[in-house]
Amino acid sequence: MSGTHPIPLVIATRESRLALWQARHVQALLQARGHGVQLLGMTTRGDQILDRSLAKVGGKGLFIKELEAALVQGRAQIAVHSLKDLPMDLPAGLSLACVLEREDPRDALVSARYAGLDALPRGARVGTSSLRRQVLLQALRPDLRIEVLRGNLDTRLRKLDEGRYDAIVLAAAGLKRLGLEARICALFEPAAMLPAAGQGALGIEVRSDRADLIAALAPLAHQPTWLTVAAERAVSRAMGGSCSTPLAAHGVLTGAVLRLDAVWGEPDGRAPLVRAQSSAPVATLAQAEALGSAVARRLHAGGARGNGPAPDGAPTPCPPG
Ligand SMILES: NCc1[nH]cc(CCC(=O)O)c1CC(=O)O
Repeated sequence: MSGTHPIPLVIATRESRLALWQARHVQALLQARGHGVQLLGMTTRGDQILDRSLAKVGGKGLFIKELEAALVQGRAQIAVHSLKDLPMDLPAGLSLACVLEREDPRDALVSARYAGLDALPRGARVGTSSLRRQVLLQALRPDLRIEVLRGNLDTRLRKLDEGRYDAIVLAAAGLKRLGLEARICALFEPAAMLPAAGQGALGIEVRSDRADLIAALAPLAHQPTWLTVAAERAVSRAMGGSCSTPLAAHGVLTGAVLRLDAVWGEPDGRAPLVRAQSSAPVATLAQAEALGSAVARRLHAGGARGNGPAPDGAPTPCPPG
């Protein structure tokens, strides 16, 4: 096949509104470059498990295994992921081809009645299932009652609207992508609530043997985002990051210098939070990952007891939005 020939592509995607938005976003970027792109909608095991704690169900990549099988079998060539939900290590034969420009990485407070965290009355019920958000909220406002909130973005908003919570916390990125920005009452600055590694960034997964495809995707990459999230993900990897460990990692690239912050907490939220920070000039993914490892070492030195990388490199998957 000639090098100028456009590559016909299929994107495997989950069928939540956010997953479809993300797949269509990549579809449009590729179509603008002359590629024919179709979507293949799929239901994953994770989508079917709505009643049990995901940490208990466990299993590697509950929300992405079916998508990855479609890549391996050649039924699709591309899978688009929120990097926050993508395990640190991909299965053999699959690669992260590129990382797209980051949307707002901050967390957002959504409420029908209260303008922000400070406006919440004592003992207010706040919905989130993220252990990171739970321990960071509790550190800011020990009086709040944190309650479980699961489901995709629309489900979570519906549960708020039904009056089950005084407020809920969601990623600003998902709300903005779905045109729901007007529902944001307040944004948490990273200094107050440090975002999860990769929050707000999308990654494209492909088969490692498709060098032609990886070359075709290269123009979609946003290098500053890629360097930043590589450092954040290196912290998660070193701490054995999973949904059962409260961990935040957030980088800010200013010029060539990446400042990386991380927070680690005990799962039960009782011990004080451990914070670590470091900055370095970063020009390559290897340098970004080295900064991430250095910050993880500082977390350990500060008393964090990470598990280290899981033996099979498979952290418990976080429920995607
Ligand atoms: N774990 C859920 C999840 N995974 C990705 C997003 C959307 C934001 C993003 O792409 O980082 C969300 C929703 C949320 O956390 O509120």
